[in-house]
Amino acid sequence: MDKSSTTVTDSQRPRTGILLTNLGTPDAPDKAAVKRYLKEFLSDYRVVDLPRWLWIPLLNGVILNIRPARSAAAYSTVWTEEGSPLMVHTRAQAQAVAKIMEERHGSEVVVDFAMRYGNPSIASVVDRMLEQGVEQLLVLPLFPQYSGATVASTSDALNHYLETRRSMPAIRFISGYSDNADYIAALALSIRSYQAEHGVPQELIFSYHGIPQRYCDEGDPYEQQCHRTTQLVVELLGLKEGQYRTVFQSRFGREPWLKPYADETLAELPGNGVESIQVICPGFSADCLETIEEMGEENRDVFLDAGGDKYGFIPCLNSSPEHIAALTQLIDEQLAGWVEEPLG
Ligand SMILES: C=CC1=C(C)c2cc3[nH]c(cc4nc(cc5[nH]c(cc1n2)c(C)c5CCC(=O)O)C(CCC(=O)O)=C4C)c(C)c3C=C
Ligand SMILES: [Fe+2]
Ligand SMILES: [Fe+2]
Repeated sequence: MDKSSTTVTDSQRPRTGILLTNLGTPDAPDKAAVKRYLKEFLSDYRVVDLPRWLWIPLLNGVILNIRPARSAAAYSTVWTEEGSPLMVHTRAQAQAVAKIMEERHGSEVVVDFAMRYGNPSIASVVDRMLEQGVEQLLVLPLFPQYSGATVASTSDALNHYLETRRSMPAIRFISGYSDNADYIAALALSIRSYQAEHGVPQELIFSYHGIPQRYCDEGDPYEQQCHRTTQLVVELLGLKEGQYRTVFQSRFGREPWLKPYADETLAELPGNGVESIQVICPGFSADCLETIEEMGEENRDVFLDAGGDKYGFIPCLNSSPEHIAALTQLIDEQLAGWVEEPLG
């Protein structure tokens, strides 16, 4: 029999795993859990690249003795009955993606989620997927704009786990999607829906998590990708210069980070005649401490205390149907040749 004419049946076809990942969050909003989480996170050289002889004593001797209590207090203001918002939203995203993937591809595709730091760890989830017979693995870190601190670090964690195995699956890895048309359209739609209910502000503020300026000077394309996302969204909305701006939030440590800083900008805007703003955080695929507490509360107070009048916070895309449609489309494009064409 001519081997080239044999067809691959469903049971012979290797199973494909789709792994959604996000940053990770503490297991509980208390000092001990936050300390454990911050220790793992801030020990990552991709996140803080100071020489180890300098950073590790500073981290263990100073930062991990001060920051956990402060961060735990902030986490307790956003914690829900189901847990940390980042975990709740990421789980819901994975469930929504799994439902659509099952409708399209049946049981040959397995969907799960993991966190770069904390639980569920990338190692534990990939291990379980391999036990389930996954031989092809597509990883989608839910960071639309590439940075070494997030996307490359996720790849490091995956590779670190794979180093422990004799046999590894085929891997595909999505390193950002800052200009993906469906993602941009989902952002534009979420802004339009919010404004249909709350009105149009003087300025729309695009706030992205910062990173040290030096990382960009050394080749990290993150800053350009953030500006590209803003540009594409404002083009779709038809906004003009002066009706929007991009800022960077969540600064950490003493060296210069990407500018303009969110808090400083919001403190200056009322003095420059901008009294009504809305803030969106397109770099966060799910609401979390940094969006709900920092941009939704802390920086709201900064703006209002400086004389601002109206401050609106537009939620992240979370598991909105448009976001899930964008993610599943992105995934399907990457599955070419790995799975059968969609069922039905
Ligand atoms: C120390 C340096 C940090 C870099 C570099 C950094 C980059 C970075 N982070 C995100 C996304 C998130 N960060 C979150 C929390 C958070 N980030 C840092 C520090 C750096 N981040 C700290 C110390 C914390 C913990 C909270 C605190 O103590 O203030 C979160 C939220 C997690 C949650 O549990 O809700 C996200 C998401 C990106 C996208 C990024 C670089 C592009
Ligand atoms: Fe961060
Ligand atoms: Fe923060």
